[in-house]
Amino acid sequence: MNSIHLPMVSLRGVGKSYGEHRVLHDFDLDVEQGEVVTLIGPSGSGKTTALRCMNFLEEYDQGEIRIRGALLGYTHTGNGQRRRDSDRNIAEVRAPVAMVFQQFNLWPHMRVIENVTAPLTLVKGIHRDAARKRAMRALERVGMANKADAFPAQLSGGQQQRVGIARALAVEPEVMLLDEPTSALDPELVDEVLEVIQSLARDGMTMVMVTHEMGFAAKVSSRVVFMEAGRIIETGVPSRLFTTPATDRLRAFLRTWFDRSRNGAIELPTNTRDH
Ligand SMILES: Nc1ncnc2c1ncn2[C@@H]1O[C@H](COP(=O)(O)OP(=O)(O)OP(=O)(O)O)[C@@H](O)[C@H]1O
Repeated sequence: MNSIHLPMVSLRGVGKSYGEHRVLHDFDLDVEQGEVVTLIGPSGSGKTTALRCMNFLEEYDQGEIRIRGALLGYTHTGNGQRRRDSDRNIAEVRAPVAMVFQQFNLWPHMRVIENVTAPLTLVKGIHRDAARKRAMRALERVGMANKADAFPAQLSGGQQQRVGIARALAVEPEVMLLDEPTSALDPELVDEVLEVIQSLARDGMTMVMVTHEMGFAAKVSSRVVFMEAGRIIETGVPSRLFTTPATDRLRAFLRTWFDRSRNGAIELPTNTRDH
């Protein structure tokens, strides 16, 4: 039996401008089920914008983004025209997508368990008891079940981000978008969050992540996308991309990163060395 192959997330010719300033040009990317794709590149190169377009937190103005084949954000109306979808249609198309934010975005007046339950009851319309069970499972997954009754201010930044990840996991997404999930953390709190993300990757969670942690990108990614000035310059498996960059621009970017990084060793995962 033939089945049509649909990538989890697919971007074709995606462009995005803020006024006169074009920040994404002709962006093409397919993310397959179980892949971890990381976006790297200099500050301002459009990584976060590309990620936010993938769940329509930012409206793209050119090209197409599809989630499991469904066009995100727009409906074609013929003659090459399209109109913005209703919020309800947009929510439906992006239902398989969950996002983890740099600044955690937890509600300070709610306990941890309520922070994780609220999107399920309020957005997904799941009954409170079922939502709490799912929320507890997600908190267990990130090792935070014992803090379910704490308030965010009682937690370290690393713990708050693990709750942020649990909140995304609780909606049982098919793909997670992570926007610099460790860059708001003190250095000693980074590893606990990276370990959670790595264990999700091992379990086959599909992820697209913006990160400045090159060592981590090398360790966890199936594919790395190097961006500059809103364009994809180079894409590849980490073992190739980090060791033999094909472009001068990536070489220069990595050299700068090595120079700045105090412990700049990139440890390559053994399972991608042969690619
Ligand atoms: N809401 C906005 N309004 C206007 N310009 C914006 C907005 N958001 C981002 N930009 C601009 O778009 C460009 C890309 O920004 P973006 O945050 O996507 O880059 P980035 O690669 O994620 O950067 P960083 O690594 O510093 O987070 C930048 O020039 C930025 O100033």
